[in-house]
Amino acid sequence: MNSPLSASSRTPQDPAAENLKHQREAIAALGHELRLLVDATVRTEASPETTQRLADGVRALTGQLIGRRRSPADIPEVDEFPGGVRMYSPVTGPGSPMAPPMRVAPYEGGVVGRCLLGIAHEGPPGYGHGGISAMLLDELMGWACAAAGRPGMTISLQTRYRGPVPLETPLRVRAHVTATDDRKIYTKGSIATEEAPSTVLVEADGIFVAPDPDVARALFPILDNAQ
Ligand SMILES: CCCCC/C=C\C/C=C\C/C=C\C/C=C\CCCC(=O)SCCNC(=O)CCNC(=O)[C@H](O)C(C)(C)COP(=O)(O)OP(=O)(O)OC[C@H]1O[C@@H](n2cnc3c(N)ncnc32)[C@H](O)[C@@H]1OP(=O)(O)O
Repeated sequence: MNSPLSASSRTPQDPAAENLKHQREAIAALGHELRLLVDATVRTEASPETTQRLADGVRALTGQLIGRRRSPADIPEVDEFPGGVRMYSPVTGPGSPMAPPMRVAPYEGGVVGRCLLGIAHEGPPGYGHGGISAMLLDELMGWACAAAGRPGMTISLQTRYRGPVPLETPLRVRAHVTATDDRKIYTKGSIATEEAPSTVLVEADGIFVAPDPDVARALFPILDNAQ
């Protein structure tokens, strides 16, 4: 489920579509390698000398990426907004070393996200950080809003932690819209393992608001440029 809001009208033969695919594949490949690096970094028991040498090597690599850079308000050319592909999302972004990354698909009137958490996402030893669980749920409930045609921003997120979320275990995150009231969108979400999907480990209630159009244009100038 790449884009809950807009299907691309480009055909696979379209050079622009081919170029976009190529760019996204390269970004995902770098993201994948960086996630392996992050995992290796938080697991390593290497000597201080080795660790220092690696820090120097990574600094040299970072130097190669510093050229033309986007500022926080810019939407990457490889993204779709609002709703859709976010290559650098900290939850779903295949290009983000922070992201598990979660893969999202439609599911029973809502959406389901599948991912594994690693040691980099650890809270209590061996289990996921509660803030990471909240982040997964917040994101997926946002996707549920977008998939229902009502993209919005979180104004309230309530999480209940019923059981610890195991690391390196396939997870199933679910979210759906329960009601709407004018610009407010009410959602529910949950996290379970793939193995025991009916044993809810974390559950959440989220309220989202579709911003007033003037507020949305002020917050996201790209909406003006797109017209
Ligand atoms: C067309 C643009 C759509 C923009 C969507 C943006 C992102 C979605 C993009 C992609 C979706 C796809 C995937 C999901 C991705 C990510 C999910 C993560 C989501 C987040 O990570 S998001 C970051 C954290 N989130 C914030 O950073 C919001 C801070 N917030 C604000 O920026 C404003 O709040 C805003 C702009 C939301 C609304 O502003 P506004 O001016 O349009 O609306 P207003 O203030 O009038 O509120 C309307 C009614 O909500 C009530 N209300 C407001 N706040 C409340 C609260 N806290 N508690 C209880 N009720 C509240 C009011 O009381 C009124 O209720 P009533 O009408 O009954 O009086």
